[in-house]
Amino acid sequence: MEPSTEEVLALYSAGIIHAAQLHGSIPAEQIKILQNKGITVIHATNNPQSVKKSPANYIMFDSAKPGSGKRADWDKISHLQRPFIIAGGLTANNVAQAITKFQPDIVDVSSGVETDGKKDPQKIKSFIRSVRNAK
Ligand SMILES: O=C(O)c1ccccc1NCC(=O)[C@H](O)[C@H](O)COP(=O)(O)O
Repeated sequence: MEPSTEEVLALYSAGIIHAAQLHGSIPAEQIKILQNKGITVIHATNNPQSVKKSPANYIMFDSAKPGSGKRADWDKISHLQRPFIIAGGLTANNVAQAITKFQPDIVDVSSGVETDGKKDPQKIKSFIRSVRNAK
């Protein structure tokens, strides 16, 4: 469940967060309210229109099922001239390809560095090695 704008603002006012990652169809007005208060907004989406038009500070292009290990549809978008995070089904085996294609500011991984549902130190090391070697 997405938190309300008020809940995000309350966490920010309490000094608990300085950025918020919001998923799905987020109205531009909601994003601007948060930004006007000083919050950095990451808009996670698989919608190419949102990727282009969202006023968020960062766009995170993710799969249709976030956190599922399913790869985002890389054919839906191309390299973007805006702060960009690529997510969705990344692993040590494909992250370099994603970096070459999108030149993202950030890569996001979850299940691709897990074994049996738990973070796997060896997979994390291997993922970081692939990121460092990517061009
Ligand atoms: O991070 C959240 O709060 C969140 C809320 C609702 C849906 C997904 C959420 N996060 C998912 C991620 O940010 C994952 O890291 C991303 O989808 C990549 O997952 P994976 O494909 O397993 O690498």
